Parts: sequence; structure tokens; C-alpha cells
Amino acid sequence: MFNKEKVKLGIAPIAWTNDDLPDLGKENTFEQCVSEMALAGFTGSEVGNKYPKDPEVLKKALELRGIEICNQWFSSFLITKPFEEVEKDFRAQLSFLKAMGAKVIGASEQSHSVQGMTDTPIFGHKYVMNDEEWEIFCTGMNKLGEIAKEEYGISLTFHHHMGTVVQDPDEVERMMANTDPEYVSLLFDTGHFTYCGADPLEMVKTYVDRIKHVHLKDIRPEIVEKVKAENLSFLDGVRMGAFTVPGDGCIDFDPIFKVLEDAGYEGYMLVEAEQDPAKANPLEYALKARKFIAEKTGL
Ligand SMILES: O=C1C[C@@H](O)[C@H](O)[C@@H](O)C1=O
Ligand SMILES: [Co+2]
Repeated sequence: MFNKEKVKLGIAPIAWTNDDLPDLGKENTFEQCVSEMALAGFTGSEVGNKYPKDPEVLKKALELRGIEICNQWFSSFLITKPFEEVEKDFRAQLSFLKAMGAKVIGASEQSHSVQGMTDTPIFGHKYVMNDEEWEIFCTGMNKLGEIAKEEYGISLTFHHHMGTVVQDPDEVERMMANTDPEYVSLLFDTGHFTYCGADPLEMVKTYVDRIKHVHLKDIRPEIVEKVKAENLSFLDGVRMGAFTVPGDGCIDFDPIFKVLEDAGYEGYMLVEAEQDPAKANPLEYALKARKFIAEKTGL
């Protein structure tokens, strides 16, 4: 059994309004989004572009609905920008997260990333770091993680992601092996591992002791196949419905939950299923996800 005091459930605003494709759900307001998260039975959220920037204003709106901020995406550019520049942006985001009471920051290395490029096929076009870049990247992540932990009391979790320099299992392995477990943890995303052809069960078994945040997303494999066959971009795939909520795609979540449960996982499991809200009503899919998680985990 998951410890109900220590494992919490969240949902990402990306199902209501997609910051990577702002036309998807542009009509949905911040208030509708957070109200529906609460209505569906979630207590955690990440941060979307429509969220108030002032921590006090945001905190009030969330507290009214019994929601807290549990993580926020951070785009690092360790191999293409001076460390000091990355550090400045990182500290600004940590200050915001600390004011919000969040315990986790989710970093993704966005140097040379093709995840947001609509004219670049997602398969076969990602950048591969050389040895020197790996050294800069891992050293930088350790430094960011140390700042986050020692100065802000926040854990740095690294988000492996399609189209980025840390996408495939061998890249995740190299990143994990060359960063300090004290300062760098893994943000385990079921959808991104499945999308790149990895087995999310193997990945969770391998890294469970270093996982501090979980993104639960499912995959519609026929859409991913189409993206591959037709050389489409990551965002084309999102529009077409490559991702959906857990329980609605091809991933077997039972053994994944079991590994996390047996290891005594503590932290958030957050549903993150970006799709077109005009086709997949966000409240309907949030309720569907919440029911699935309750049935599978008792949470
Ligand atoms: O954590 C995430 C943040 C999104 O912006 C991203 O593209 C999505 O796929 C994801 O996993
Ligand atoms: Co994710």
C-alpha cells in the first residue's frame, strides 16, 4: 500500500491550456483549470503560463481550492550558456517555488532541444552530446542541485524528455551515473520513456531509489507510430493525441505502481496528459485519470 500521508496526487495544467502550443485550450481560464483539478480530486499542480505570477495571489487562489504547487519545469541551457546566466534564472524560479511551498523543481536541459520545433521530425533528429558537453552538463546539474537543496530546501529532479540531450535510456544512465544522488534526482515520466522505445517498468526498477517526482502519462501507440512513419514533430504528435491520461493508452501501470509502492516512494505522482482540450475534455479526462489511480493504488 502507498502511504497516503506521503504520496500525493497532482495534475498538470497542460491538459487545459498547453504552453507549448498556446492555441490548444486558449479559451480555458486559470480559474476553470484549478477549480476542475480540485473537483476531480487532485491536490497538486505544476505551473502554467496563465497562473498569477505573484506568489501571494497564486497561493490564495490555490488555497481556496485545496491545491498546492508541487513542481515547476525549469529549462536549463548548461551546455550553450554561461553557468552564471543559468544560475540566475534558476535562483529566480527557486525563490518563486520556495514562496509557494514547493519541494521540487523539474529541470530539463534545453540546449539544442527539438521538442518545440514544429518543422523538425522528433525521431532521428535529436542532438547528441560529446564527452566535453557531458562533463559541463553533469557538473552544472550537480551545482544547480546543490544550490536548490542547500539554499532553498528544494530537490532538483531531472526530466528526461523526447527531443532533448537526455532522452534515451543510455543518456539517462550516463546522467545518473555522473551526478550526485545527494543533489540530482530523477523526474520519472512514463510517457517519455515509452515514446522513445524504452520500457518504463525497467526504468522505474533501475532508478526507483532516486525518483522524487513522477509524471503519469499514457501513450496512444498508433499515433506515435504515425509520427515516426510520417516524420512528424513532437508537437504534431501532441495535437494528434500521442499522449493521454493513465489507463487510456498502452502502458501497463500495475507493475510500475508496484515498484514505487514496494520501494516506499514518497512525493507527488502527477497526471500530465497534454492533448487537444477540444477533443479531450480536461475535466472528463481528469476524472477518468483520478478513478484509474484510485482503482489501481487505493490512493
Ligand atoms: O513535463 C513535461 C512538460 C511539457 O511542457 C512537455 O512538453 C511534456 O511532454 C512533459 O513531459
Ligand atoms: Co513530463
